[in-house]
Amino acid sequence: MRTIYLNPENLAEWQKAAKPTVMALGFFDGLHKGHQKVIETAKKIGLKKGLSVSVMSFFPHPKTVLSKGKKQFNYLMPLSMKEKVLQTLGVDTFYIVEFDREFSSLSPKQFVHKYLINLGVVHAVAGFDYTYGFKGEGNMDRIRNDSGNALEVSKVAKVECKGEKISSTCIREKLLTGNINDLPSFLGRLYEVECCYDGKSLHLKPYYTLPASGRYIVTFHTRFLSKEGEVIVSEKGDIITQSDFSTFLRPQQNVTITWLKRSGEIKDYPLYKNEWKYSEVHYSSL
Ligand SMILES: Cc1cc2nc3c(=O)[nH]c(=O)nc-3n(C[C@H](O)[C@H](O)[C@H](O)COP(=O)(O)O)c2cc1C
Ligand SMILES: Nc1ncnc2c1ncn2[C@@H]1O[C@H](COP(=O)(O)OP(=O)(O)OP(=O)(O)O)[C@@H](O)[C@H]1O
Repeated sequence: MRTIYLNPENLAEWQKAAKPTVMALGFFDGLHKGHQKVIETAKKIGLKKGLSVSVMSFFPHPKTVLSKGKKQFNYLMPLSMKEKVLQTLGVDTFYIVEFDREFSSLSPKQFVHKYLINLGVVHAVAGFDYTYGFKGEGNMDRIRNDSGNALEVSKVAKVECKGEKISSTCIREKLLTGNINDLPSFLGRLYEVECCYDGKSLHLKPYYTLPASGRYIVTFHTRFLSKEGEVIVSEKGDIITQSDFSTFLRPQQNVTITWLKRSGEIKDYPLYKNEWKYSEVHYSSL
């Protein structure tokens, strides 16, 4: 998969290089089951039509730009992780458009012509609630018309879990209330974050969200090893383990944490033993 960072300066160059493609559209934070359905739909159409599959997303999130940085935004994953997951979904090209005020003021028609038709898009795929263009005025019922009938369009129906629309927003809410046991059925996988070990503690990398303060059973993954254990997320957002990492991690090493289940409240902290708690439970059923 190739990743292309698009901005007004390099757009013409990429337009010249463009080949016919099926494109999935949206921000796609977390790449949950709803997003996966959109991308799988694009993939199926690509296979049927013998065309490559692209995804177009933005960065930063429109809310942060349009609130002039006043709104705090809890990203579920950085672009590097989005890239990794999109690759596993079989996407050929990942376009990341720099979202700024100038881009946000493109009319729906301008966006469709400049960023879709002129980039080789012949078939656009998005969910039932996808919006685009100034003030988000474009939607799936007018996109074909906005393209002057140049685009084929597929609208993906709502994917739900337990009667609720699966959304990045509801996943953020579940994390922020510590309700991580529900996450796999919304994400289709365990939630993971990347950290760096400084020789003493673990530091969360940017553009991830930590679950609410509490105790959690997790798996730590380095490039070659995985280990189950328990962490405490403090009120301040520190990730506390009382484990001896000296044989497992070296300073400055990256570690990925996958969140398996909530195991208690912070007030249970004094009961925490000063040793690894290897779990006997098999978590693959989560
Ligand atoms: C060209 C363009 C202009 C946009 N302008 C605005 C805007 O003025 N205000 C806004 O809230 N969102 C704006 N958006 C964001 C969209 O409404 C929408 O959130 C984004 O395309 C991601 O879609 P999704 O949230 O369905 O994934 C714009 C999007 C595009 C592509
Ligand atoms: N549950 C869902 N079912 C079907 N399509 C979805 C679903 N959730 C998102 N999509 C589609 O996936 C693309 C990316 O959507 P978007 O990034 O807005 O996700 P979201 O989960 O709705 O995010 P947020 O909660 O921040 O609004 C869009 O085309 C959108 O319509």
